[in-house]
Amino acid sequence: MRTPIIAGNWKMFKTIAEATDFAKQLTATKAIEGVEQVICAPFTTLSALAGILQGTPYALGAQNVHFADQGAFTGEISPLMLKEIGVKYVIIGHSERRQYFNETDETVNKKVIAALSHGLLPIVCVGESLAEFESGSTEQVVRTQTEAALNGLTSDQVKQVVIAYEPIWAIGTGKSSTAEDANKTIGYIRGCVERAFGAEAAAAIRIQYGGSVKPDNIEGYLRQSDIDGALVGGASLTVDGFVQLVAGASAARG
Ligand SMILES: O=C(CO)COP(=O)(O)O
Repeated sequence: MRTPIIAGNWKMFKTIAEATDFAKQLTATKAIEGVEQVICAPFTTLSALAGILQGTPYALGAQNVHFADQGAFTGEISPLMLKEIGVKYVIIGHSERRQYFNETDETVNKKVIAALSHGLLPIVCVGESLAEFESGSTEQVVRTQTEAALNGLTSDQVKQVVIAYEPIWAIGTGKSSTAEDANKTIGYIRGCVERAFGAEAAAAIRIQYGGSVKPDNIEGYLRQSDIDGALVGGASLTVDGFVQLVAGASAARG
C-alpha cells in the first residue's frame, strides 16, 4: 500500500519571517497520521524551516536543484547544499521552470539522477499544455516526459521517485482536471513506468495530481485508485489550508 503524500509548493512566496510563522503554527496543531506531509519552500527559508520542522512529521522540500555538486554556476544550488540543510524532497521539472527557465527533459533527467545519488527524493513534474490537451496528445506528452525523466535509473531508484501529474492548464487557474480524468492519466503514467521498470516499481512509485487542488476537492482525487497524493500551490500557503488538505487526504483514505 502506497502512503499518500501531500506536498505544498510555495513557489516564490514567503519571507523567512512568514515561513517561520507558518512552521511554528503548523507544528503547534495536532498532527494527522497516515499521510506524508511535505513543505517545498523557497531556498532562502529552508534553513529556518529545517530548525523548526526537525523531529516533526513534516518533511522539507526544495523547488529546484542543480545537477552538479559544485562549480561555476552562478545563482544555482547543488544537491549537497540541500542535503546539508536537511532537505528530503526536491521538486524537479515543474512546468513553470520548463516554461520560464529553459528546463528540458534532459536537464530534468540529470537533476533526478543527481538528487537520488545524494539521497534527495525527487518530485518530478509532468503534464500537458492546454493546446496539447485539446489536441488529444496528453498521453504522448506525459509518456515522453516520464520516460526521459527516469532514463537510466534502476527500478529500485524508481520506487523512491514521486511523480506529480500537473496539467499546465489547471495550474493556478481554478480549472482542475476531473478526478476521473486525472486518475486515467496517472494510471497511464504508471503503465509507462511498468513497461520500462517492471511491475514492482510501478506498484511502488507514488504519483500525485496537481493543479487547482483545494480542501473542497482533494478527497475526490485521493479516492481514486491510482492517485497517491497532491502537489498543491495556492491552497498550501495558509496553515489552515494545508491542514485541511491533509485532513481531506486522510478522510479519503480512512
Ligand atoms: O503548480 C502547482 C503545484 O506545483 C499547482 O498550483 P495551484 O495549486 O496553485 O494550482
